[in-house]
Amino acid sequence: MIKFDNVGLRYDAGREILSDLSFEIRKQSFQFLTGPSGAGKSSLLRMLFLALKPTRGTISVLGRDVASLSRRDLPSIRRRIGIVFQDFRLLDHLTTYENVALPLRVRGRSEASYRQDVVDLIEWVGLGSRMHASPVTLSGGEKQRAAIARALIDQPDILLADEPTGNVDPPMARRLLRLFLELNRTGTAVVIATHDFTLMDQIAARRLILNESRLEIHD
Ligand SMILES: Nc1ncnc2c1ncn2[C@@H]1O[C@H](COP(=O)(O)OP(=O)(O)OP(=O)(O)O)[C@@H](O)[C@H]1O
Repeated sequence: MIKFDNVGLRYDAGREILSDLSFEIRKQSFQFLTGPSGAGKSSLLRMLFLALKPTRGTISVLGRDVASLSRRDLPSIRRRIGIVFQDFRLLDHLTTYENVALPLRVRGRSEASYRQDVVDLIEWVGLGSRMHASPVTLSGGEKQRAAIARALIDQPDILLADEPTGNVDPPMARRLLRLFLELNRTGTAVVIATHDFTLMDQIAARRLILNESRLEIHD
């Protein structure tokens, strides 16, 4: 679904922080992306989300070389990719419901066409009682789940999550992992960037390990 061939990345005139990355995120696959702090996990996620271009090599998404895409092509491809940022990026002046519905509203869908889907998804992530709360009143784990619901509302083919358990306690981290696994069972490819070995050790999943600018893959 997303394929990297000999991808390298440097910021400005600095050294190459990622070198010779060749791998594929396959349809319906589940993987962790890990490595020490500063190894380039967030940068790699940004390239997967088409928010950052590689300085060399090729990235293709759904069979199309990203370098050949025009700015007009980007929104329709990005819509197939859900992302949960490390700092959530919820809008504080909107409620949980409005935050989750936002990607659909921005697309011009009428509220009547999506209201029930938004309510169902918020209930699925366990936030039914916080539906009309402002994000400022949510706990870290609740914000995390609201951000996950927003990433999922447009039914992406792939979900990217940056440190999704960074702000929650171990029981909530296990709950979130179950949520990602269930999502994966329903057909979404999942990439979770994490330092959290306790989390990774809970399941036998593929690991993409970044270290000193290189990628090692443990299938
Ligand atoms: N916009 C930027 N401009 C210049 N350098 C950057 C930029 N973003 C990241 N870097 C550098 O690239 C390297 C990789 O950063 P990145 O945030 O991708 O790593 P990470 O593995 O996600 O780290 P962490 O686990 O601490 O979040 C670091 O050395 C960082 O300082």
